[in-house]
Amino acid sequence: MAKIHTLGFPRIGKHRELKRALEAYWNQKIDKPAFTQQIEALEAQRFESFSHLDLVQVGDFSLYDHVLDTSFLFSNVPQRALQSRDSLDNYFRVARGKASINDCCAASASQMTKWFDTNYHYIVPEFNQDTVFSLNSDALLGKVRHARSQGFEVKPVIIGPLTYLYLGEVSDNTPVLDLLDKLLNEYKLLLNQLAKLGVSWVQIDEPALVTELSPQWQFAYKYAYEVLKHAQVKLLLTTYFGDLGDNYKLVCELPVAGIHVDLTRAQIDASALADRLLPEQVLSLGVIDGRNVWVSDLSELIEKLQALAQKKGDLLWLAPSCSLLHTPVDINTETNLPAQVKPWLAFAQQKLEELHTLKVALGPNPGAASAALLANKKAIEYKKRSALRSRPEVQASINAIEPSWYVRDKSFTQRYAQQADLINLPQFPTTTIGSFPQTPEIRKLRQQYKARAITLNEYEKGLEQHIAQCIAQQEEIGLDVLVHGEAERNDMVEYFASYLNGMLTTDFAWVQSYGSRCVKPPIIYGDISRKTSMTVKWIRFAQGLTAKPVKGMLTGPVTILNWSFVRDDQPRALTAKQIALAVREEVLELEANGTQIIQIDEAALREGLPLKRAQWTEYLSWAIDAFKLSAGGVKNETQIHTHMCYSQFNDILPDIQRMDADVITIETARSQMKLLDAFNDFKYANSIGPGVYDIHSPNIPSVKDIESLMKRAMDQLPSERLWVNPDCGLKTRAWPEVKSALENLVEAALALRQNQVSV
Ligand SMILES: Nc1nc2c(c(=O)[nH]1)N[C@@H](CNc1ccc(C(=O)N[C@@H](CCC(=O)N[C@@H](CCC(=O)N[C@@H](CCC(=O)O)C(=O)O)C(=O)O)C(=O)O)cc1)CN2
Ligand code: MET
Ligand SMILES: [Zn+2]
Repeated sequence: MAKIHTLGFPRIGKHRELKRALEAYWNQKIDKPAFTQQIEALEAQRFESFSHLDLVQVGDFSLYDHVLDTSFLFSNVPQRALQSRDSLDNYFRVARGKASINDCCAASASQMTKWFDTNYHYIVPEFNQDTVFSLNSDALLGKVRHARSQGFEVKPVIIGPLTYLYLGEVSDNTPVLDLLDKLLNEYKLLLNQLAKLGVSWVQIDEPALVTELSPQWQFAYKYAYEVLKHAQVKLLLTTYFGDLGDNYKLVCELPVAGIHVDLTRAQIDASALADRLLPEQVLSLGVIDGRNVWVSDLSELIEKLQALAQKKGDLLWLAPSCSLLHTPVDINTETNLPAQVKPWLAFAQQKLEELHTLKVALGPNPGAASAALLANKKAIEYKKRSALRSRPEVQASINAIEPSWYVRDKSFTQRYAQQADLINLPQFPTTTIGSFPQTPEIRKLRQQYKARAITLNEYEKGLEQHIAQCIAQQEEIGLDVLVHGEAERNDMVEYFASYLNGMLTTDFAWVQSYGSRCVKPPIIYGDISRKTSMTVKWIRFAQGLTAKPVKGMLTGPVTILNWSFVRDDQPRALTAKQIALAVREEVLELEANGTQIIQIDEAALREGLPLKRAQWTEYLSWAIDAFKLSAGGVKNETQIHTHMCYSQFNDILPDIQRMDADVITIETARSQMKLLDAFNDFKYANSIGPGVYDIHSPNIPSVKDIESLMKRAMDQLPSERLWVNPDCGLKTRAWPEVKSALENLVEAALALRQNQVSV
């Protein structure tokens, strides 16, 4: 009989217990024993969800990030963070950095970047030629022992050695694969320790196998798994997020006891794959979509899997396509979803239930699954037939799009001159990326409104006060282009979703984005159009308070798409176009209301790139078009900004150029402006605001830091096309630090203007 398991489960808890425990601990509201106790309770809650699983994963839970855990597992921790004897303290220091206290003990955080093509961020391992690895497995072994003592068949989960190396960054010129042998020694030790504890299966995650690998990397895979095959445990090698592509043959031939493939994203013929494997090898099929929230068509799956289940027996394992980290925890926490749509949805808990139904239906007593199957059939039928998905007027407006809508009237150079005449800005204009601190007061105000403790009018008056304070602060700091601060937004995507037909927002469907930070990705279920204007009244209000220009602030179509759960019945390109039209309407309404500068954030454009380069052109073609469609309608005098963070753009600069934003603000502080070399080499023609303030860290950049970063920027790009701004929005920071940092930023810009830079 087929076995069921999952590659991972959300860590945050049904009620974001992880967030609450972490933030209380960081803010010294609770001490370490209380923190540990809360975490133990959360882990116990998670285990309750695993009662039907044949193998229960251990090691997928993490206090911050599983890649960072792996770095600690092998003691690959940056020296600068090893300041405390308390390893938890050091752990959070790598993750978050630490501000200096009386000029002592500051440590910059490690870089954080996107986990493959998801909105989850991991802490980038740091390597150099002197990197040594040393196994430190106490924490993992403790968890394994604990789970085993509760009677579970435990399957430890670790990141594979090659994916770990693949995810890191080397600070010197050492080829990262030179570190492989050293690392493999520690993996061998670890696997043998696990074997000694009585573990029989270890899940070893190698999602790098769905990317295009050079022959050298392919060879490294063969080599590594030849070395690891001598361990006394069975390895389940997991791949996910896509097709194996050219690595298919390689994977089939690796000497492991089982492999897992993602059947929701890959066109893999499961029975052909089963035939390729040795009869005794386990085939784990990722049949339930771990990246989306729709119910699975279980009857269809049963039909597909029946023969294979017969043939492989308990060597067929069924699982979600990837870890369920990327889905919300439990649909039952939602109480306000429309009754028509709720039955279409399955969150992590429901996905495990779907697996159980599959297992029973494929087993000796399929009748026991018939009630669950019937309910599933109904939901699928209902979703297919529903009229909710279609809006003929949206389809008509898509058909009415003209090619000229995508392009600005004049070239950048001409627009630059026209905008300079109208918007009077100094050299090195200073600005911010949009959000200012989302203070407890703002959150409380919104919570009161949601709980109907205050009226809409009271809520909006409250927001106006926050916006007015934000404008006053910026004037005091002396910034040139102001923002309203985004107080009215719970999230830059969710807020817009609530003004769009065809999209649903939820109350509690949280998904971890990084550390304690979570998002509630909206759910796109139908054709999209703008219900009403979305931001105009706030921008008008803010502009009414100041003589300085206030930027309009919108989230772009590609980012709204990539940070939502998408409908599965039409291409993403078409959905993006629908969103682009809605954003375009808002852009034009802002312009008509006198807004001279409009920023359209495309923070998630880079993240949406397919993991295989061969598919990039197609994606970039429609994604950039969607941005251009949203922005292309304005007059030459209107300045369009865009913003992107966490992005390696080196490979896509022609596409960034094609966006033709007048100004692009990017994240460059943590990487010391490295990215600008590429902009220079490419001869990027428009204006750039390279981030000079790493907003993910509590560290406050000094005037000197900022000046020296800007100096580097000036080495690469002409001063007249440079702006001075932070890396990203300031919503996660607190006012005192934001104020100091921005004061320094303005002072640095003044010095640059007066040519008084000393560095
Ligand atoms: N969608 C998305 N993806 C993104 C980003 C982004 O901004 N949005 N930024 C990048 C980094 N990721 C981030 C993701 C989340 C947050 C973030 O700040 N999240 C907040 C939640 C934001 C939110 O929805 N806030 C709600 C408040 C919800 C809440 O917690 N309410 C409290 C009650 C209010 C209180 O007392 O605080 C509760 O339910 O208990 C609001 O403002 O209304 C958090 O985890 O704390 C920041 C960066 C990349 N990906
Ligand atoms: N305008 C947004 C902000 O400042 C952009 C954030 S990109 C993740 O928060
Ligand atoms: Zn950003």
